[in-house]
Order: sequence, then structure tokens, then C-alpha cells
Amino acid sequence: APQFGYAAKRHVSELRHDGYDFIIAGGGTSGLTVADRLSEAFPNKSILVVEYGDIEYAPGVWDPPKTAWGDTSGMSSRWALNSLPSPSLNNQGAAVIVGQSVGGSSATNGMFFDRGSRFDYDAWSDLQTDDGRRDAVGWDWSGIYTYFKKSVTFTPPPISVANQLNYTWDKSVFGNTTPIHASFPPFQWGDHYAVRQAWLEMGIRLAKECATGDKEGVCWIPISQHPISARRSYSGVGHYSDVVGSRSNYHLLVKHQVTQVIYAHGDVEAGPPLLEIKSLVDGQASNLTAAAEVILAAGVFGTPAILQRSGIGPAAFLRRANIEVVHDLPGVGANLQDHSGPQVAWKYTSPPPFSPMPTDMLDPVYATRAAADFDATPATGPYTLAMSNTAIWVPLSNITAHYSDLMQQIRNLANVSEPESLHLPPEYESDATLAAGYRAQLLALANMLSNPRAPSLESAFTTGTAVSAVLLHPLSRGTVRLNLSRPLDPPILNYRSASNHLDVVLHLHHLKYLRRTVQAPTLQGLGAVEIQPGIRRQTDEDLVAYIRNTTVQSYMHPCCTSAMLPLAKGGVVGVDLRVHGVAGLRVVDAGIFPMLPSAHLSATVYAVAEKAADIIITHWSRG
Ligand SMILES: Cc1cc2nc3c(=O)[nH]c(=O)nc-3n(C[C@H](O)[C@H](O)[C@H](O)COP(=O)(O)OP(=O)(O)OC[C@H]3O[C@@H](n4cnc5c(N)ncnc54)[C@H](O)[C@@H]3O)c2cc1C
Repeated sequence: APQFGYAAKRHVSELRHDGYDFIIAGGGTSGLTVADRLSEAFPNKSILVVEYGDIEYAPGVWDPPKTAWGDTSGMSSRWALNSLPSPSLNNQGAAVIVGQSVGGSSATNGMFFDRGSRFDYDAWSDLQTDDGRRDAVGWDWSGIYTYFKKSVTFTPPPISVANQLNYTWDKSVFGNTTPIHASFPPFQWGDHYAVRQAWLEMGIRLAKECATGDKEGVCWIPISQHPISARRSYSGVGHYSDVVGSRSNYHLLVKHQVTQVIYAHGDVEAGPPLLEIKSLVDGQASNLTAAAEVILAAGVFGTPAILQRSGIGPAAFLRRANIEVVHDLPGVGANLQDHSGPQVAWKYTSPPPFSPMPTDMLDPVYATRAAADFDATPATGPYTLAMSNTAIWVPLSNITAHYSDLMQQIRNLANVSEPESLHLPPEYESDATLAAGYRAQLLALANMLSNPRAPSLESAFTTGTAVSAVLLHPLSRGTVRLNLSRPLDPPILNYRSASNHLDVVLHLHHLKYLRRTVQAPTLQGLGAVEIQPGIRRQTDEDLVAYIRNTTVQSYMHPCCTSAMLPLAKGGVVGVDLRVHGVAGLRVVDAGIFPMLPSAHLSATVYAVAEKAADIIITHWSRG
């Protein structure tokens, strides 16, 4: 099991008295990646990470002593947040978890470790420029691929495991130099292959490797765990405890909240700002100085909260909140997106003879053996399987014959003359730059979803009798705003899921497509009967009602609230990840994504952070 051999700092009196060169707010997935790279590249510069949480052991999602599938007890610390009600989804709110320990969300996530499709990142780049020179921007697939490779070490399974479980991969798309591990579990539950087979029978292609940028088909996805011990591999180990012993220039201060950044006399051009922090142990506030830069990595909700507390954000909102406007930046806390979708569930008329199954864990002999197998070297057995490592990614053109009509509707929406018709959050307060950015995103999404190789739907499977129809590219946008009565608490999330009615249409097409899984010969042969949405629900009206009642609004992939977009498109950071219009301040977390990728987010966060580190290193190497 990973060990943290090096003590973090717990009190400001333990910090360097002459300040640091770089200070990073948030010791999560992105923050520790950047800290590792900067401390490696600049032995003579000092790096401090300030983290809200503490050093904790971070078990995998399904590590002993769990005996029930889906049990999340014993995970490292997390915030459990609820958004405001989403009126389009029967006023239900999104339930969102956020990591709150060293390693951030990588210490508590589902360990599904996939990259997006090349078209996702090409769209990111297209949004930065109006001249079609996506390669010059550097955030397209070819610009980020190097960092995907660099950010992870993939170890293929032993050949016996590969043969037994039919695993396929292409090792050449991984760099294998960084101690963030990706590997395949040497175990699957007995029902796993039935659903994979059903998907193949639906005509979904079998993909050998889905990390190449071509993400379409039935894919095997690695898990972020060590190939031998099968323990969680995450930034708290790979980018902190594994490296910090040899780096006297890399400090971590835990149990401190970054409250705001402060520009002396409000002069935002005289950067970098001071970083104001507060001890979560004794409440003491202190100001820290960074000679080179302050880097915000407090996550999709933490970073906009820091900026808004600092007076950097939408001016009208800040004025109403009685916060002095230091810099008007409408995009701070705008553009919130997440993966969402309803489920398809079935039952078997009589239990098929699948073996092994999670119910076996109820047998003390099986469970004891499973725990022993997990502690063996190499680890084997059920505990080596995290949340899932199979999923499908399906383009819209394979899902519905109406896809070009739908794309035309998205393009028409982008071109409506009345901004009120754009379904934008009231919190945008009719800001023209945010509306322009949203129109550009709609056009980029219409182009992408028209592409017969760009996925629109994801569905993952491990075991059980349900699959989710996950909408990869929502059109609805939400917001993050400071909680004015308790500004140091987590901010107010307004998910506004399905506020753009076309998202409901996309959900409907996805749901109709995914329910074919239950009708596929393999599941029919096993006696599967659909129970959700249920065979009684056949009309579009019934299915839309089901979508509005049951859609899961967060698959724990919030993003995009400090978006990398030009100022004229409501952006918060530029392509060098500097916050627009202020000096000495960057953002490097999942907030900088302009739009969601066709993937769970951690692999992209690592790649973005690796690229961010390179940008910062190049800048400071030039002096
Ligand atoms: C339950 C769950 C399941 C997920 N499942 C998967 C999955 O299976 N696969 C996948 O790829 N992705 C998954 N994700 C998403 C992925 O893990 C995150 O998108 C990614 O880790 C975010 O990285 P980040 O650096 O942006 O933020 P984080 O890793 O969350 O880091 C932010 C850090 O900042 C700290 N912080 C916040 N505010 C402050 C403050 N004011 N001062 C100091 N510190 C602060 C936090 O404590 C945290 O450590 C999941 C996420 C969750 C929560």
C-alpha cells in the first residue's frame, strides 16, 4: 500500500520566511502535478502547495472491507454538495461529490482512466481562434497528445490475464515515465461479457484501444491503479509522496483554506498577488508572497469561489454582494457543465448462472478469500476491480437518423438574434461576451456531433442490471456563485441541467438507442425484461417524462467554470492559462476546460496540468 513518508507542513510558522517563488492553491489532481513538475524543473526555485484537506490514505472505490457493491464508506474526505433545483428536471438538484484531501478528487474518484476523443480537443482549440489555425493554438489533439502520453504509465496485464479476459490495448499511446499508473484488473464479474456481447450485437464496433484519440466503440478502459498492488494511483502519491523526499524545494501546507488573492492597492497589473490563507485548525489568517506566480488549482468550485472572494468576477454580482470589484471578469463561475443522463434497467425472469457475482461477497469464505487475494503479490480477485473498465462511446449519427436535423437546430439556435432565446443562466445578466462564447460553443458542438466518428453517448458497465445513457456534450450551462451568507463555505451551484430543451431531445435519442441493449439476442436469451424506463413507456411523451423524473444530473464530472476562452467569448484564462487582465495569476484545474470531453475527467486533468507546467516552465526558463 502506498505510504506517505514525508510530513507536510501544518502551520505557517513552518514555512520559508522569505516567501516562495510559486504558490499553488489546492493540492488536488492538477495542483500536485504542476507542483511536481515545477519543483523538478527548477531545483533553485521554491514551490508551496496550500491544501484544504489533510494527508489521508485513499482506498480504491471497492477496496476491503467492502462487501456490498456501490458501498462508498471509508473513502478519503469529500464535500457532498447539492445544486439548486433544476426546473427542467422536475426541480431536482444535482448531487455532486468533490475530493477534499491531498490528491483532491483523484484520491476519491471512480478510477476509470480514459482520454477524450481527438475531436473534443480540436474543438477546444477552434474556440480560441477565428482564423481556423487550430494547430497554432496548441490545445488541439496533436497539441495535448504528448501530455496525455507523458502523464501516465500503462502496464499491460500478464498474457494469461489478457487471454482469459480478452483485454486488448496499444502500449505505444502511453509514455510510461510518470508514476501515475494505469492498468487492467485481473478480474471481471460473471455477467460482464453478457452486456459487452449485447453491445456488439447492436452493431457497435469492437475497439482495440480507445486512448488513441479515436474513441468510438466498445472499449476496455484502464483503471488508475498500480499494476501489482492494485491500489489506487493518484496525485497524492505519484506527484507528492513518491517525489517529495528528494525535493527540498517542494512544500505542502495542509489544513489551510485559500480565502482570496490580494493585489496591493487593487493594482491588478502589479502581480503576482498575495495569497490570503486561513488555518482550519486555529482560524489564523496569513498572507503569503509568491515571487513568480500564484497558480489556482482549487477545482471547478474552489477556484471561482477564490476569485469571486477576491473581487475578480462578474462586476454586477460582486457589487450586489458588497465585494469591491478588483477586476470585472464575467466568465468566473459561468459555463458550468457536467455529464448527465437517465438509466436503462432490466431484470432477469430467472437468475442466469453468472459466476462469480457480487452476491458471493455475502459468503464469508468468499469474502475472506477475496481480501487475501487483494493482499497477495500480485493482487488478484474481485477487489482489484474498481468501478468499471468497459464502456461504449457512440456517435449521434449511429444513434438517430434525425441527427442532421438536430444539428441544424443547434446551428439555428446559435444564430438566433434575440439573446433571451439562448436559454442562458439569468446569472449571466445578459453579458454579451458570455452570449458570444455560448454561440461559438453551440457551433463547435454542432460541427463535432455531425462528425460520424465523434461520440455523443457513453455507457459503462461492470456488473448488475442497469446502464446509464450519459450525454457527453450537453448544451445547457450552469453557474457557480459565492454563498453570500457564508462566503467561506462551498459556493452555490446552479446546474440548470436540461435548461436547453435540445438536451432533452438528445437524452431521448440516447435513451431509445440504449434500451436496445435489453433487446439484444444475448440478454433476451438470458430472459432479460426491461423495467426502466419499462416496456409500458413507448411514446416520446412518456420517455421525456421519465427523463425529467430520473436523470442523474452529475456523473461527478463538473468542469469549465474558469474557461480557457478569449475575453470576447466570456473566457477567464487565455491559452497560456493566465487569468485575463491580471498579472501573476493562472488557473490549471478542470475549470479551464472550455467544454466537456468525451471522457471521465481525470486523465484530461493530468494532461492539462502537464501542459500547464510546461508552459510555466518555458516562460520562467526564459527568465
Ligand atoms: C466521486 C468522484 C468520482 C469520479 N470518478 C471519476 C472517474 O472514475 N474517472 C475520472 O477520470 N474522473 C472521475 N472523477 C473526476 C475527476 O476525478 C476530477 O475531475 C479531477 O480529479 C479534478 O481535478 P482538479 O485538479 O480540477 O480538482 P481536485 O482534484 O478536486 O483538486 C482540488 C483541490 O483543491 C482543494 N481546495 C478546494 N478549495 C480550496 C481552497 N479554498 N483552499 C485550499 N484548497 C482548496 C481541494 O481540497 C482539492 O484537494 C470523479 C470525481 C469524483 C469527485
